[in-house]
Amino acid sequence: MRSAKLYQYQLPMDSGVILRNQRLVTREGWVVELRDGEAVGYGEIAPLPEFSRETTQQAGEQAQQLLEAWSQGDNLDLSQALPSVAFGLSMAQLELAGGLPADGNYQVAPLCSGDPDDLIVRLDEMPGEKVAKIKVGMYEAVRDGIVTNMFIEAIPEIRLRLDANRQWTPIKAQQFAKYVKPEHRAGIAFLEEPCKTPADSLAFAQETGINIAWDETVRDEGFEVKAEPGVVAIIIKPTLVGSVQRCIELVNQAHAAGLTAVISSSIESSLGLNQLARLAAWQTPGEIPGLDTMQLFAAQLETPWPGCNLPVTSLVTLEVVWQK
Ligand SMILES: O=C(O)CCC(=O)C1=CC=C[C@@H](O)[C@@H]1C(=O)O
Ligand SMILES: [Mg+2]
Repeated sequence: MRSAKLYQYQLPMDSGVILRNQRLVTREGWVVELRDGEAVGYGEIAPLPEFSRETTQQAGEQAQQLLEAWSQGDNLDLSQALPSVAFGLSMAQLELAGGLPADGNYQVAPLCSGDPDDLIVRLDEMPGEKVAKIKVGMYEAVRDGIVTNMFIEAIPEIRLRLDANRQWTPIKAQQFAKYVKPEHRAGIAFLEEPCKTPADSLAFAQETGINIAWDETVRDEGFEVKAEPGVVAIIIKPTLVGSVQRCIELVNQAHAAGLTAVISSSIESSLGLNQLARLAAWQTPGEIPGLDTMQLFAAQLETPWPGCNLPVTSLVTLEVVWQK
């Protein structure tokens, strides 16, 4: 006997979370609950403003239509679904079927978008491989180069993931590279999307010897995973990419091409983030996922994130907007 519910959530964010051009004060989305007999599965559908093409409203409407059909016994057809809807519904279905292993990889790459000193402290405390992610491209390219050098000098075994989010012109990117001492370039595991176009980013990697990773490009029309000189990784943000099956297909294609695949957050609540940690442990074992986004919130949802002391909002207190 099948039943389904769609909850609406709104969670307060920490002050000062900026997404491209706007401040994110509240994170909004939907949680789907699927039941079949004793089994239950959850999924989060939360388009990210300025990153997702769909709105929260559109995602909620499509989720309801698909759930309507599912509750009447049809299979969920996610082939035409919006990415966030495909992700949330496929995750709920996977959990319902007992297909998502319980163990998660909660060892995240600490994210620095502010004071570099805070990151040094966190890295000192980090056991095992020291991986960190730094946002670049927001200030002067020269400053980014200096900060990069500083980290590599302070922690020689560091594996830095830098993220420029396509902010640089080829000249700016070159200015950055000029400031990173050649002997330090190997300390950069990869630089995500340095330039405005993939072609410029490829040229940058080949000219500077700094390895790059695709993130935005993974979501471009017609993207295919392939080995290219200077490209070492792809970043997979499931809420922006689509179903769990599509994400697994990308992971497998990356591994077949000799690339690293990194499961990363689209600022999901602790409910979705926990599922991403489980997906990462299962599909990208040994690779530290990009999930250090709990710190951006002022509250958690239903499933607490390990070590996080923020208050937890439980699902039963949320408004159920649809059920059958
Ligand atoms: O990738 C990570 O380690 C954390 C996630 C992250 O950095 C981002 C998630 C979603 C939107 C952006 O703010 C940002 C990014 O630019 O990739
Ligand atoms: Mg990015």
